[in-house]
Amino acid sequence: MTATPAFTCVLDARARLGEGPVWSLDEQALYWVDIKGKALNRFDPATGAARAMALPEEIGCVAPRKGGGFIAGLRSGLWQLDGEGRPVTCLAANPEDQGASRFNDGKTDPAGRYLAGTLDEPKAGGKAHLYRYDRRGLAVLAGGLLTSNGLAFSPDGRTLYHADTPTFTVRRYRYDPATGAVSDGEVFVRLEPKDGDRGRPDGAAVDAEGCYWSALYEGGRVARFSPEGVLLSEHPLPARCPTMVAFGGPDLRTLYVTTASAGRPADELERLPQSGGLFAMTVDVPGLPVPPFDPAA
Ligand SMILES: O=C1O[C@H](CS(=O)(=O)O)[C@@H](O)[C@H](O)[C@H]1O
Repeated sequence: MTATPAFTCVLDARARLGEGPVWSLDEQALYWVDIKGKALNRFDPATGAARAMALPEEIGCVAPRKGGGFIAGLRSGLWQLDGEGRPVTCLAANPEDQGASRFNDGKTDPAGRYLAGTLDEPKAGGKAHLYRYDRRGLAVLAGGLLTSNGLAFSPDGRTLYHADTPTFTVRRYRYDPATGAVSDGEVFVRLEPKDGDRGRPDGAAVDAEGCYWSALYEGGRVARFSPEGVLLSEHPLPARCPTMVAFGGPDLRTLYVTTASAGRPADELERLPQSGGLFAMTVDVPGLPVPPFDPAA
């Protein structure tokens, strides 16, 4: 197992709960969210320009939309946003108790459908779900979850990866890109909390070799797993809580990772003052392009 290269901070954003990075192939820019800061952010690596667009509620995930604007998972549901990040149309209400549930991690499938799951805030009974949204509406793909996370697809689109962060577990499913149906779920990776290391699988992305990159929340690192679930390498960063990775850049060889600062102990923030920042590193194997959400899918 190798332990290099490492991440450097490309934007000292001081986000409260940075999440949901997604590379816009059209704009060659990175969009990402600050869930607790209620903002959709844009970062242009060519110029270093950063922009924050305020939202009226928490935003957990976002994807560029074919035809313009975005699809986003807010607390109240999946929304179409305009190009300035303003909510335009509620596509599907969050069917859960919105006082205790909000949308969290999301990803488009190879056909342009949107998959997104929720977070059970009291973490009492696993009331969160993973959903699929397409022109047929909202459908449940999995339930009994605490924090739906880690969505990513294999290069052939026939395997869906999905994590439930507090259980330290990533599962994989057979996925039918023609219909968006899932089947045959099984454990892909289960991490063990040990010796004070509570690093657990958060947001993820897959590279062109089919390896699964996972941000380890409270683990201070990003891990790369082979398609068989073997740990291949670990990449530290100066923030305890990385939340999600995304490949970007003209050749998709820049791996971005968002981080959190909210709720972290004061001594940790003093030691790791870039917590909440956006980090990046160059990788050898490029990532897979993530298609935009297609409202016709
Ligand atoms: O709110 C969040 O918290 C989780 C971590 S956990 O559910 O508490 O284990 C984080 O991973 C998630 O992405 C974030 O939105």
